[in-house]
Amino acid sequence: MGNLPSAAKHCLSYQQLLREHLWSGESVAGALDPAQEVSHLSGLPEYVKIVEVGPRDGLQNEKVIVPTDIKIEFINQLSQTGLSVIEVTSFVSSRWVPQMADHTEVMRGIHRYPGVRYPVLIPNLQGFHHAVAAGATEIAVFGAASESFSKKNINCSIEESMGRFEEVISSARHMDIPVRGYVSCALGCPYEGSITPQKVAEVSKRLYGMGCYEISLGDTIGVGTPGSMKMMLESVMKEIPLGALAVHCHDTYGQALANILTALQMGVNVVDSAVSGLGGCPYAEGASGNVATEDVIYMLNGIGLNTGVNLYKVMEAGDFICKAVNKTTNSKVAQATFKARLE
Ligand SMILES: CC(C)(COP(=O)([O-])OP(=O)([O-])OC[C@H]1O[C@@H](n2cnc3c(N)ncnc32)[C@H](O)[C@@H]1OP(=O)([O-])[O-])[C@@H](O)C(=O)NCCC(=O)NCCSC(=O)C[C@@](C)(O)CC(=O)[O-]
Repeated sequence: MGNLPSAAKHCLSYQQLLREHLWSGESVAGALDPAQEVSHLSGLPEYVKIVEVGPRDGLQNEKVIVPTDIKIEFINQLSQTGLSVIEVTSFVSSRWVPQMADHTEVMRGIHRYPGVRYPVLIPNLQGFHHAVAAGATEIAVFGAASESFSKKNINCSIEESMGRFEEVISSARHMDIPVRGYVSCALGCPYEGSITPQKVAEVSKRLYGMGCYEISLGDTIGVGTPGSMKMMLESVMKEIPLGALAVHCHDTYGQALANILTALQMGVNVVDSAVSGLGGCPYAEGASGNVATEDVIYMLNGIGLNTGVNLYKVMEAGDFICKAVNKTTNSKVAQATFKARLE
């Protein structure tokens, strides 16, 4: 924002003032009545790393194939927002996920900005070799805490998947390629229902033990609540250092921001999100989009947490991709802002 006509600025309401600060990505602490400051929110980290998964998780479920040059432009725009990690594509079978078939072209086509990392999703050694050939310098393997989901998503049992990941991680280690690990169905499975926190902890521990530097806990179908998030994290935190955990929330039941806030209050400081709330896993029926990056940033700015990401620029990238795929944004912040602009 920051471009209101100066004549209007003198009569900015408190809400408007707040909005201006929130937009620019600055903490509002200085602008708030001290009584309303957020020091009562305990346990919050000082900095939150956002892992933008829009180009991969956000687009993988789109039925109409998005042209490669649009994906590249989208990633290039995101690279200029202050985001430090952008998951760009996946080296999976194009029979399974046709939208990601142009992974090599996307990897080769993007401009790599200094200070931004560009990980890609890898299911097996074949995907790893293709990714490295395409220039990937960071990868993520993706497992699940549910047997049925593992079967549906990557066509193997959890045990078999661990064998594949071990091969991938060991090859990556020899090439100094950092590996992130996903654990899907951390708060529920589309096929099995509840998943025990112990199972999530067990799978997470194995991936961490193999050498994943970070474990992203996925609420794949967005059924979690702050209660189940807390229980699951308590269990995982017994096995893995807090600094190596991330949360990956889908917003099917409208709980994503509350779940993220719960995780932050427990000390987690890495949050996955997708611009415009795009996305969902093609093998998780009923799953809706990821939590919107815009909404996460707005909330974090509002509680004075630094992300280094410019909300305005993220919204522009969101607007770009929504127009390109002919979708309305799922971000409440973007919806409210665009509505306000039209009024
Ligand atoms: C894992 C496979 C490949 C197994 O699929 P498969 O059919 O069991 O594979 P296979 O080893 O039997 O090989 C069959 C064919 O696939 C080929 N193949 C084998 N591997 C590859 C590869 N890497 N890239 C390209 N091709 C590959 C292989 O070469 C062969 O080709 P053919 O000889 O028949 O022509 C398949 O199940 C797959 O690609 N699954 C990916 C599903 C997916 O991408 N899901 C979405 C991502 S997960 C997610 O969104 C959740 C997350 C991460 O966001 C977190 C959360 O929200 O919870």
